[in-house]
Amino acid sequence: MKNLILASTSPRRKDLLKKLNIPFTTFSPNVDESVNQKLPPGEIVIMLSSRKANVAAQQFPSSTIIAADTIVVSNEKILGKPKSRKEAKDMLCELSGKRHFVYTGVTLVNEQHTESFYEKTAVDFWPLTDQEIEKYLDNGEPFDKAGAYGIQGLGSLFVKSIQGDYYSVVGLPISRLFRLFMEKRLVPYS
Ligand SMILES: Cc1cn([C@H]2C[C@H](O)[C@@H](COP(=O)(O)OP(=O)(O)OP(=O)(O)O)O2)c(=O)[nH]c1=O
Repeated sequence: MKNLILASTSPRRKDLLKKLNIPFTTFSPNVDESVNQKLPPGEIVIMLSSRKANVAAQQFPSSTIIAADTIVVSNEKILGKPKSRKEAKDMLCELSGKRHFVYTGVTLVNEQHTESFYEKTAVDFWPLTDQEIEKYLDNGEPFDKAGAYGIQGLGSLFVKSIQGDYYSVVGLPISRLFRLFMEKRLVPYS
């Protein structure tokens, strides 16, 4: 297997990729994440994960690169990472008491392959009180996460149910990625 690089600054993605038990290094992809918000969400996350992967591939052409992107979609509104406390509060109010969808796109690039896929997970939130939201904002957890919550952290207390891949919500659909690695014979399990 070629040298594997995770093109991501996300500590969660790093922890999840460790589950594959393959050595890898990380690279911080500096990409413009602006995108036409009218595109279907699956296309958006594939486009953004491809941008991240391609930046890394230009720098490390003989490596295998993995990159991902996660967005939250509620009532057709796309929620990325909040830029302020107000934006985070607006996002949590939007998600309160409703179902939303988390999309994570993944791109794998090396000299032989360019492969992308996305996972869509439905998440139902309990109705949230203003006090709960303010306390959560004080904790600081929302600010580096799409939709202003972390299902793996205190945000778990807001989640009534989920349908789909939990790890995709955290930022990397690891079982589907593992299957792609096997299909492309990038891991020695196949
Ligand atoms: C909904 C949700 C998102 N997230 C995270 C996953 C992603 O890291 C982040 C969405 O932002 P992304 O732009 O997908 O990723 P990132 O900026 O953290 O990292 P990089 O682009 O360098 O790979 O939100 C959680 O950790 N838990 C959650 O429950």
